[in-house]
Amino acid sequence: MTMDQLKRQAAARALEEVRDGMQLGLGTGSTAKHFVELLGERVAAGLKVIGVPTSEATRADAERCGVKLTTLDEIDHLDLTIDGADEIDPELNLIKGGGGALLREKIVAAASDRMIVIADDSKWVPTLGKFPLPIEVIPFGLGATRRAIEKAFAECGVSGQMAVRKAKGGDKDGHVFVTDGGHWIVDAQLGRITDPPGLAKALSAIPGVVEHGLFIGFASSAVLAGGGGIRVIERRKPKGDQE
Ligand SMILES: O=C[C@H](O)[C@H](O)[C@H](O)COP(=O)(O)O
Repeated sequence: MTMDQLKRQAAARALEEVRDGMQLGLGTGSTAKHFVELLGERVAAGLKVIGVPTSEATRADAERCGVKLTTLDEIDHLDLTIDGADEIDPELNLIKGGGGALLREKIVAAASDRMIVIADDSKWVPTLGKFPLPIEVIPFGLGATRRAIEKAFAECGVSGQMAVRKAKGGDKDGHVFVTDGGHWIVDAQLGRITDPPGLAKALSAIPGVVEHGLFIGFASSAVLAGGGGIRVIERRKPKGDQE
């Protein structure tokens, strides 16, 4: 089975949790895109749901698939968010933001009663950090922000190269990647993050950091699709112990 088929399987399993009338957070990325497409098929068959997209890309996909959309200004909570991840550890701490949507993804996840993470099982890791940690920053004063990030890394016992993300593809190739919120992303190659909650807290305290890709305490469960089938891992701690 290809990686893409595994992603679709995980998306299909998460779709079983969707009920008529739900207000849904719609994630971003190649796995979340499968979910939106499958949701669109259910909507065409009569399912009534409304979604809040976590990126302009997901907005376009949802519109194409006929999924009705709203905003967090128009509704006061979400029942369920389904989103992908770049890494998932056994505590269901996540690294997200490989596609640059971490800020809206975290706002939507925080507004949601439950979050199901969907992924192929290559995303399951014993310790976060092999995937470069995305940190969304304000371009103004970036030098100072980078120095503050380095200090936070040292205090949390990690270190590694940082690079401002470049756009890929089309005529934007080589230019700085700009998020949907108009910010930049610094990717940090940390290798091994031994204290994800501590690092999340330290990064959140830096003024030039808009958001970071550590999602601590957000995921209620993870649906992992692999060669041997689908595994559903439930979170042990209650939602609320999040950064
Ligand atoms: O910013 C992007 C998101 O956090 C994605 O959910 C994450 O990068 C996983 O994407 P994919 O499903 O394409 O691996």
